[in-house]
Amino acid sequence: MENQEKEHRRRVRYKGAHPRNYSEKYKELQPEKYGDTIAKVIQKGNTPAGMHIPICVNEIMTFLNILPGQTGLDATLGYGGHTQEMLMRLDGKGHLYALDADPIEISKTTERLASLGYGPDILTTKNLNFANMDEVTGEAGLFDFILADLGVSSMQIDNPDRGFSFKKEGPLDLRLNPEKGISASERLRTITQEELEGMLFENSDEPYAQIISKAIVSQIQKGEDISTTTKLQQVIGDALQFLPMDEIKEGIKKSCQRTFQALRIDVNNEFEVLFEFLEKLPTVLAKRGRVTILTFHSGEDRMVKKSFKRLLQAGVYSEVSTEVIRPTAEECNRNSRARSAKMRWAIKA
Ligand SMILES: C[S@@+](CC[C@H](N)C(=O)[O-])C[C@H]1O[C@@H](n2cnc3c(N)ncnc32)[C@H](O)[C@@H]1O
Repeated sequence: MENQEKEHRRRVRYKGAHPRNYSEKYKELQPEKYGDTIAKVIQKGNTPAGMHIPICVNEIMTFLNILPGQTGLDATLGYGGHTQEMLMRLDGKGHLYALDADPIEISKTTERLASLGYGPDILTTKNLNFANMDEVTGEAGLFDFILADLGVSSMQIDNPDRGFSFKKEGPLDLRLNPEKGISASERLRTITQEELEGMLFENSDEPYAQIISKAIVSQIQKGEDISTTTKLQQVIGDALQFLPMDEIKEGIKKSCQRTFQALRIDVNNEFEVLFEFLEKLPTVLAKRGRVTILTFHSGEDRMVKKSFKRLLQAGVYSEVSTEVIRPTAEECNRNSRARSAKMRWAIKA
């Protein structure tokens, strides 16, 4: 009987070849175990799963000129790459506050930084939208330096459960905080074609805004639920079949990227919260305090540029960047996600 049982025992499936989920799929998610794999992934110009490579570190740190004993704010903690650089420069003196709207990633990063020795004595992390950063000044006082590295992190993009990328099947969610507001698929359920067309045009300059919005709304009116990333990709792909053969693949990819970006901006109210952040900046910065902002699309950059210029003319800032600062070609080769980054800065009068 014992022998028979042994013969019928099923072979254990190899997890690497048949991962059941995202966290099983990538060795990179266990950096302590697979350091070599991570180094190889970075060398190839890719971002290891579960990590985010910070952008324009030298440019940001040179401008912020952080001194031990200062108080700073990283408005967008993410994986904590910039935070870590700031903490190194504080050298155990002063305090850094770091915010993130994402309750899932913030706890992982807080834990990771604590394991590196950056605990609550030097670093306070808060699951808070940066539009509400003034809530922190009660305990922190005014900030000597502030960084906002806008958009989403590689961890959020790469995790199919968050729905940020059309490259992987997942729920069409796109919220930074999945506990607040409505998902992108819920948003699409009741939107009119005109509103969607306006959203695609305003948020990401989509050239086929009319065609794509018509296709999406007509699918929903037929009773189809666009509730996954790949379903939305398919609807966009079907709508753009008229593109010339030699352009179709790239054309669909670009339109998918822009449509996902437009929806992400919408469900997270990204323009509204950036506007509030820019308006509140002078009230939370100390005299001669420095702020720098990294943006990733023209809509964001325009807002930052206009705000800095207006507040310079009003005498609120003593100096602002006159030209946009871009990552070096070497950095863009090393990290493709740096390619669209633009940095601007301002100094409070
Ligand atoms: C590009 S990543 C930041 C990466 C980070 N600098 C690093 O080195 O890992 C942007 C982060 O900002 C967060 N974020 C975006 N908008 C936000 C907002 N309005 N308030 C707070 N956090 C926000 C996102 O959840 C994401 O974690």
